[in-house]
Amino acid sequence: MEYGFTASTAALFTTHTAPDSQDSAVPGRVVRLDRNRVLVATAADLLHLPYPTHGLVPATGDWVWIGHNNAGEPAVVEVLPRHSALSRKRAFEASSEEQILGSNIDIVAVVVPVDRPLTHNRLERTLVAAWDSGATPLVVITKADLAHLADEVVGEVILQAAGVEVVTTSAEHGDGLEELMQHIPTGATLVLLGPSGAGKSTLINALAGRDVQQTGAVRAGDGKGKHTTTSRELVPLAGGAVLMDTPGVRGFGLFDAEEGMEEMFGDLEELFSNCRFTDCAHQAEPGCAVQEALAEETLDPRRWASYLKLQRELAALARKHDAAARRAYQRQWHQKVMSADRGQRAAERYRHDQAEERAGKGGKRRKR
Ligand SMILES: Nc1nc2c(ncn2[C@@H]2O[C@H](COP(=O)(O)OP(=O)(O)OP(=O)(O)O)[C@@H](O)[C@H]2O)c(=O)[nH]1
Ligand SMILES: [Zn+2]
Repeated sequence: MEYGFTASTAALFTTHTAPDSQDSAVPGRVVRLDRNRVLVATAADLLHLPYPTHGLVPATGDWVWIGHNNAGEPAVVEVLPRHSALSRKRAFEASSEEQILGSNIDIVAVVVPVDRPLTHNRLERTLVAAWDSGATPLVVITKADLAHLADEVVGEVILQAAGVEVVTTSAEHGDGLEELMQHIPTGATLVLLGPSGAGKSTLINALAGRDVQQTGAVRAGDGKGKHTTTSRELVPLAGGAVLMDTPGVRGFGLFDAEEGMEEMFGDLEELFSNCRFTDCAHQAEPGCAVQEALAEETLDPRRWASYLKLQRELAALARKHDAAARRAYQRQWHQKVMSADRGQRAAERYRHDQAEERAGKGGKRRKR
């Protein structure tokens, strides 16, 4: 199957067998949701099938068993557990409603164009959402051919990306595309997140080697439920990767979020290591480094409140998932902390290099 059916997917179908009554069921992957039907890719076909009558509601990217419903029609009979999910519910939103925009995503590529200023912390917030989905984030800088802008933006992005890999591309010149693909394992599912006009469609077309997305054009009437019958939201790329491009993911509200996480919290985790007790709850324990930092005003109380809020959100989300998902969250959290740490070092290196450049070969700096 073209749609990211890897060895681990095969293993998933082996572990989660089809319902007993469905002895001729076949695996498939949801490539689009419509109002009444689900478009599912199988090894041989694209099928419009009725929704399952119980269990998880399908999302684009889901692996499913296709069998027969009570009326004897082919139908999705079961949605398999997801290893990741990008949801609209954000960590700092009051509402608890969670809408799955896409599932089983391996790489969330956060697209940053060089032709506009980086809004403060936007990248960090988006990266946190990417980690929280259970996927691995990757930062993709676009339009690097606009060289008079590129250098500063790349530096700024590396600072903000906190250790996440950064790939610089120009779809216009075909630069960086191979490097980008090297970050996408065979059979991996990839989404691009980024503001309108960031160059996502142009990049997608360049990666797919054909016009799979209309670029630059206003997508007239691309509102709810208005799809042509051939459009898919999972697009197989050369090399076995799969690109997810759903309107929901495109419109991912993160970039407009006024409120959001201010920063990642690697420095807080570091603070915890100074608490007297390893299991310190940072409330009223003696020798608590957090309480000390708050008293000395070296830690912003708002920042601490934000951290606690994120922890509550993560805990609530984890309760909703099974044990595997909870382990995944913990792993992601750990990675987040580790990468914040690495990012810190990368940032220091960057500042150092910049300082050297200014001191040493200042005259050679590009002027345009
Ligand atoms: N110079 C330059 N321009 C680019 C590059 N990639 C995209 N653009 C231009 O940027 C504009 C926006 O590109 P799109 O690919 O439509 O952006 P998008 O992210 O898909 O935007 P939405 O569809 O609104 O989400 C277009 O005018 C592109 O021609 C690039 O590598 N270099
Ligand atoms: Zn403490």
